[in-house]
Amino acid sequence: MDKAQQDALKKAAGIEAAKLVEDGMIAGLGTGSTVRFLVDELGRRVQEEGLRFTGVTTSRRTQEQAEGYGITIVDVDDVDRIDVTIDGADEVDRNFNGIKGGGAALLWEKIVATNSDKIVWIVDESKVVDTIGAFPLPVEVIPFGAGHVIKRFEDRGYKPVLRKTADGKEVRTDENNFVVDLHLGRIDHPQDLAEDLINTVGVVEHGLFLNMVDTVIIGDPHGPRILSNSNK
Ligand SMILES: O=C[C@H](O)[C@H](O)[C@H](O)COP(=O)(O)O
Repeated sequence: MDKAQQDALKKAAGIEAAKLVEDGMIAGLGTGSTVRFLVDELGRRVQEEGLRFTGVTTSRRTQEQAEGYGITIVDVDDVDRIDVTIDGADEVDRNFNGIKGGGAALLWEKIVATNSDKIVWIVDESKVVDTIGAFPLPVEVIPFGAGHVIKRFEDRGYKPVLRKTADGKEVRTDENNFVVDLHLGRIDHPQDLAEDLINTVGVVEHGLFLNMVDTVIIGDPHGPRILSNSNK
């Protein structure tokens, strides 16, 4: 699939998901190239159809885009509950286990997701996999002592790589932390790995989102497909 085809599928999933946002709702808005299409469509509905909703964003990038359309954005701590959060994902398997954080927004995304009544992911079909882990697993790490955390990951065979920008600087998250990508190839026991990572001092959060999502909207050349998680 070339980039134009993939973008068309992402856009189709984003437009489909935008239908879930109704007047008066509080909606969580994820981060990434797929979510950009979602926010474009919500912005169109705000401007052309008079849709009125309140957004809670998972990154400064999404906040800027949404506010550019006149969408009202509030802090996650200003709401009791979020009705629905719509976000992208890097991989998702048939058990609704996924990897997120390719855009370094996993920490705020997980906080917003855990305070949402319903979680929806929008992906193109290439992201639906049998076993997660081909996509390097992002882990958000505090800069102080990050070298030791990376060494610990190396000792465990996790093949860590500190994420850098094109000009060689460490990538910083919206919380000013580092991102370490684990090149695992496949993750057969995601729950065990999640526990190991979160119990490592210096790790703030990891990109494993296990059985959290309610609905996955997949951009498919034949039209968006919807997978519903009945085991949550
Ligand atoms: O940190 C970024 C997020 O988890 C994204 O939702 C994820 O990386 C998918 O992004 P994209 O839609 O650009 O593939």
